Amino acid sequence: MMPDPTADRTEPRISVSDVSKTYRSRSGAVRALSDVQLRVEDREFFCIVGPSGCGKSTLLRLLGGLLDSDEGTIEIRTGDADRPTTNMVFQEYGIFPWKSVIDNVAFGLKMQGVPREERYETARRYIGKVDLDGFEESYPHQLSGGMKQRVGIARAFANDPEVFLMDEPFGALDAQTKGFLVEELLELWNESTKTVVYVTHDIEEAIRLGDRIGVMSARPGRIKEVIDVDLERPRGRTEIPLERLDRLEERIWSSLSGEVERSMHGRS
Ligand SMILES: Nc1ncnc2c1ncn2[C@@H]1O[C@H](COP(=O)(O)OP(=O)(O)OP(=O)(O)O)[C@@H](O)[C@H]1O
Repeated sequence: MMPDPTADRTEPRISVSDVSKTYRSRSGAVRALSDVQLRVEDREFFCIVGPSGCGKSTLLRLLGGLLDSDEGTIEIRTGDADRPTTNMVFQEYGIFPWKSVIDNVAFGLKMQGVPREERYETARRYIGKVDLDGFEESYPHQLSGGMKQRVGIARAFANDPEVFLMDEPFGALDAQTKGFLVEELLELWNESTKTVVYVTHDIEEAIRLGDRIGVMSARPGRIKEVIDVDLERPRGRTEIPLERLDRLEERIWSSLSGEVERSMHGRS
């Protein structure tokens, strides 16, 4: 009998099969995703890159249960019934302007019914991890963009979801702040080894963060190819040999560039 090649594999954390999504409005229909197949392993850091408008956010929202697909199935394996399955971090921070930093970070825990003292203790711990000590009582309007994003990250980690969905969380930030936050995110991920699905436009960022990178096609998007990032961690600028970084960048760009062109010429 032929050996079953899947027999030894552990179950994936996320399985997406044949998923399609079309937005319908008065002005017409937009087919955002078509026939998406994706498998993300437990504790994996999976990055998604793709041309603008190819359906990356749509896919993430489907994974987060914020949207329903038209066709196909999405399965997210859940372990602990007491923990939220997914948690999203968006580019536009998603924090409440009328709540203080500590109340923003503790918000999800409050929703889960965690007692006040315990949720504040957890919130303080994560506020410390993202270097916002002393800002517990500040309000979002008193913080810079990078600080607001750190509040969002602290909140997501404090919620302790099994899967972390990040939609270009550092897209609006300057390169220095972004580099710093990427390091902080990696540190937190290392400590907690959550499963992360991370959408970015930035190939170098995807290489620094991802165990694997899924390249999406022009709209209607699908996962065109998955590329292994065969680099040891940590992957700071001084740690990754430049020629290996270049080779990976070229490899990803060669898969992506045709899609970007197709998407810019509206031939998708
Ligand atoms: N609510 C909506 N109603 C109608 N069309 C939508 C809606 N949301 C997204 N779309 C369309 O679906 C397509 C995919 O959008 P989506 O935001 O998922 O792409 P994206 O890859 O995340 O884009 P970007 O990289 O520019 O952020 C786009 O053509 C977009 O205009």
